[in-house]
Amino acid sequence: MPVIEVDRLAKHFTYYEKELGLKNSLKNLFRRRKLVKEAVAGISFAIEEGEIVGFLGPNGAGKTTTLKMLSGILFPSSGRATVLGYVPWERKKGFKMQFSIVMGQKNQLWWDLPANESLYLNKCIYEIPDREYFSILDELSELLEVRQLLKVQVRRLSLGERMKLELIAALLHRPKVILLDEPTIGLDLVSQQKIRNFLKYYNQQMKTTIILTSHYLVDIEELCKRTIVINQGQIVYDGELTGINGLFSEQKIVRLQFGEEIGRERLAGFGALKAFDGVSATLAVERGQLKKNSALMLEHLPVIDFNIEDVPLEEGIAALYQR
Ligand SMILES: Nc1ncnc2c1ncn2[C@@H]1O[C@H](COP(=O)(O)OP(=O)(O)OP(=O)(O)O)[C@@H](O)[C@H]1O
Repeated sequence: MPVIEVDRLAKHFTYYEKELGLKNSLKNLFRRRKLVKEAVAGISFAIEEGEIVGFLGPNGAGKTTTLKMLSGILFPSSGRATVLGYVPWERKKGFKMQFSIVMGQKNQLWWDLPANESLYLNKCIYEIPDREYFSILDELSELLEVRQLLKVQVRRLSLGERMKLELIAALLHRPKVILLDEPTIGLDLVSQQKIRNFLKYYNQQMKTTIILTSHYLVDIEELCKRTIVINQGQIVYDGELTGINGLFSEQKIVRLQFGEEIGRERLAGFGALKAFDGVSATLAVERGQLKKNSALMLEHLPVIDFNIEDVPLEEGIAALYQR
């Protein structure tokens, strides 16, 4: 049975247009223009126990709004969802005790206190017995290499150090479901990799169900077998990340290196020219034309190196976003 079930979940926000200046503010008291934003437009999906699912989409696509509904922070406008059998926005204790959310842009740790004080507060909130608490804290701080940082005031920590401690705060009560909203945002490459390694290991060990949003493709590539792409509040793709290229499989990318400089006109008719500098060229060639055009290019051009590749994943995703 799926751990997360979402059925035609939708959320629209209603707000009023505000104009600048005192005169307009007074005018707005009597006549206000109402605006409606359909942030999530009736999405459905199911996630099984232990899955790590990537949630990908351009800015404003509706990812955070979906995660907020699944964590019970927001009420939906319509539709249904259950997480571990609970309706999130009913905020039942049984749900809260088994669930966690980490938002890369928000802190749960107290800014002016050392992290271990906030962690101890979570221990009390989640009613974690002493022995279990110290053993989990020991294990997580060892894995994330932050043992020596537990007594440092949070405001003195770097972004990456703080994120590791935020993760510990979210995992202390051994949640069965974790929602991670951009956990690697703003981190350097090494810190990003460390967080990814930790999440991979943790998911394998604990079989925790995870939804992860990130604008860094590498996070999704490394961690998620399945990716849900959301655009303008709707699901536009649900499957393996690499399958996105399949949507654009009518074309292949041909990279050519020439032994001598050639004119651009000699490439006309072989495909769409994507890059050219006289001695090398990149073309997008229709799959149906690939064999014939490759033979012609090799015959008529001074080719010294020839490569055929799939359309880059980033391009496939960008095309999906623009649909
Ligand atoms: N409280 C709100 N009132 C009005 N509109 C809102 C509110 N919260 C979100 N929105 C709008 O809903 C849409 C979806 O926002 P959401 O934060 O879910 O996007 P996102 O996919 O998480 O984007 P990003 O990648 O930029 O974080 C956006 O257009 C946003 O402006």
